Amino acid sequence: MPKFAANLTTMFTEYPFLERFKAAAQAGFRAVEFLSPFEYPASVLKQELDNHGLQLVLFNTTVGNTAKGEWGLNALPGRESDARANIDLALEYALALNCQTIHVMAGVVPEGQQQYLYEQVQVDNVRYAADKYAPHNISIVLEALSDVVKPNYLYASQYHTLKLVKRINRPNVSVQIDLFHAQIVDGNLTHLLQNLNGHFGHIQVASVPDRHEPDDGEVNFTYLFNLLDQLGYSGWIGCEYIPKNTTKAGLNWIKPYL
Ligand SMILES: O=C(O)C(=O)[C@H](O)CO
Ligand SMILES: [Mg+2]
Repeated sequence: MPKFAANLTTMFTEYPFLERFKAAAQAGFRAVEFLSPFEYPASVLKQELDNHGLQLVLFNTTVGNTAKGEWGLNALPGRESDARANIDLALEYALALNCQTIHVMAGVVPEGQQQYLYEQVQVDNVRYAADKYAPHNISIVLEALSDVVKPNYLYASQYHTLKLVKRINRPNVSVQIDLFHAQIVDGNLTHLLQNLNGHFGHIQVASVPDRHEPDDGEVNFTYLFNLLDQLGYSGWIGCEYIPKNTTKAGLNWIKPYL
């Protein structure tokens, strides 16, 4: 039976961020994920999680300065000390929030720059993070982002991400498959999940092409949820979608699973 986490960055946006925890719990979720905890003291977030009986299953390292086009610092040559300070800060938050998986963001490769240099920096920084997180049983996931959401992100294909995960070669580093991006970039999702089985540690879902509830569009998610069960995937599936109408009105699809 698949386990779903509400993504509080994209769902329940009818409410201010700190009120989304209660809304998710009232809708029946027992777990949540979100993009970034760093805007709040960890104690404030912990209180929301505890008050509503929620488990935090994923957050990301910092995106950096979005006004300057940054979307992750860990692959950026010359930014290693900022990246590692953020990796350290993410560990503090993960320990305080009892979160066992962190998405270590890579970054955007500006036009004309050498991809391989950015990959080497990402490999080095993720190895640093993996070795630092391992004694705390904290895992790292790396997520490919399609050009639709983030042009020139270090990796768009799941197979490219897998190659880097293998090169990083740490037992606590795996792929995060966002099936929205995966359908757009790689397609052939059944074979993708079969090929990557054992190499992914987190899944996210949204309909394609509109990024709404996973009960519409070109992908048959019921089939994929069954496939994930058959493959023995026991991790979380994050609902990183933008509700078509209100969040609550769009939750019929999840009722059999909650
Ligand atoms: O954009 C996505 O799909 C994500 O999951 C990230 O959290 C950030 O890019
Ligand atoms: Mg995603």
